[in-house]
Amino acid sequence: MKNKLFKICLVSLTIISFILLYDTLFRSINISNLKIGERIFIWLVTGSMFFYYKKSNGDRQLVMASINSDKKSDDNFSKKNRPNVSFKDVAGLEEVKEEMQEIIDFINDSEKFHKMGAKIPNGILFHGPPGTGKTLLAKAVAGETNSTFLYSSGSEFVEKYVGVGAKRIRGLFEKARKDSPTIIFIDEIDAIGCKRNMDSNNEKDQTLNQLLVEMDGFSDKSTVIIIGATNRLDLLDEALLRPGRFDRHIYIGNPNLKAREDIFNVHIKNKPIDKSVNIGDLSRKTHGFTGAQLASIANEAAIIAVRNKKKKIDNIDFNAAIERVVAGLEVKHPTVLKKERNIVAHHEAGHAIVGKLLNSDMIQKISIVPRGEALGYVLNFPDEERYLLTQQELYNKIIVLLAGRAAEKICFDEVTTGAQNDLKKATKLANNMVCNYGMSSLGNISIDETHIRYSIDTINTEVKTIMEDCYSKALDIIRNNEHILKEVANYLLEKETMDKEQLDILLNKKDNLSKTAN
Ligand SMILES: Nc1ncnc2c1ncn2[C@@H]1O[C@H](COP(=O)(O)OP(=O)(O)OP(=O)(O)O)[C@@H](O)[C@H]1O
Ligand SMILES: [Zn+2]
Repeated sequence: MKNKLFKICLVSLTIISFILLYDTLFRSINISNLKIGERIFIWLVTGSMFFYYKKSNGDRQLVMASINSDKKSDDNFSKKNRPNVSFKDVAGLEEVKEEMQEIIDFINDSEKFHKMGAKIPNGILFHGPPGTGKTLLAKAVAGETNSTFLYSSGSEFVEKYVGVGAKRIRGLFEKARKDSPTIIFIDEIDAIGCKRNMDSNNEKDQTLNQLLVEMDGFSDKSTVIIIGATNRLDLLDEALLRPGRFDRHIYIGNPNLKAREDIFNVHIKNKPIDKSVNIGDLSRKTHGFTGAQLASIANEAAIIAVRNKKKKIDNIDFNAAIERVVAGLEVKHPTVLKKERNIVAHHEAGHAIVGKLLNSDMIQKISIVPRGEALGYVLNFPDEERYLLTQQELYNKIIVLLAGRAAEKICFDEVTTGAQNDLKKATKLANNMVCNYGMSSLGNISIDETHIRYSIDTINTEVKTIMEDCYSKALDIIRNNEHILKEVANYLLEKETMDKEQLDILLNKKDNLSKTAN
């Protein structure tokens, strides 16, 4: 708007100047009796305005050119982006929102802080697992302060040719200063901010250096706040974390029970929900889920309800949505061989029986309907919100994970590739027990790659001992409960799925689950 008014004034003054010039030179029109001094004044004003216009326009084009020449469609850079997201769209994360309130106060009333000589942090680093709302929160800070939001990802600055990444960083900050107040959000900042090499000439180092230069050059005149996000804080260069740069680190983790309930409530706000839906129940079932997964469940449930021609989203739709998000899409018309189906049924029954016996997690459903890459799965969740796990509970988790393979071995005297994912998870747990939790014969010690205390062979031997111990426990339990395992497997072969209640009925009826767990 301001720009338009400036242009109208400039055009009008230019026309007047030309008429006055013509009048002065030829004295033919005589439209005004302005003195020569007044005429010169008008020409000077017009000239300066014209010069100013050209310069600012040139600068803008330069910024645009520097961005566009990199052949990227940087929409985020080129248009004013003021998100209409606010803190009420971000559920949970109360402490983080409180902390960010200070930044919001500063942007909204920076004068107050300047008067006190206070300098607000320029750089804030969000770290934590993906999908936990880091981008959403940064957007909400921009929304709450009516600031421009410039989104970019660290990988956009990683280029082959020296200087290109640095040029892009320059362009980004120029744009941010011009449209201030601005929140710059750089996702995956580790792509440019990881520790530098000794050889400081490569492209990545130049990009990081440019980022540091820009952050050091923040002035009080323009309000530019940069929020970086990473899930590998340990990879970042020390220089980036120094005071005055990214000196505030905020961990954003998976939501707890209350936060999951709040996130569900945010995402069902505009959806017709049937009264059979119990959000508290859904939140309990979704322990360990990220905000992004919960948002996806709410959306999937709505899609499933539409497909089933329902007027409201009910509990069945939500349960189907959870299954879809956890296990992937149901494979239509699967072509699983009869023999394979038989193995899968015994494998899943193995997980379920051992899980039930060790009271590992609450078993919600067992299925041999292929979904995603899995030929079968056991849907389970912890019966209470847990933050600490004992050594025995970790052992039990590994035993349950290995129970699928143990069932195959006992029932068919053969093992299959179906345990690939179980083995991966179990090995990771065992490795954590040895290296991070001090739960092996190596004692109370934390082992990381940078402080080599033990050879890789020593660590592997410890991991292998845990895995072998757990596998032999799983074999014992399965052997002692083979009859009941077969009943569960047969039920699955006939009906494809078995839910919690059916499993309980079967086990109670028989009441013959052998407690040979320990
Ligand atoms: N706390 C939350 N409240 C409401 N919605 C959330 C929350 N956390 C995540 N979501 C939902 O998940 C989506 C994805 O979250 P977002 O992109 O902010 O995660 P992220 O931590 O930036 O992930 P990544 O590291 O993968 O970029 C959001 O758009 C939102 O719909
Ligand atoms: Zn398995």
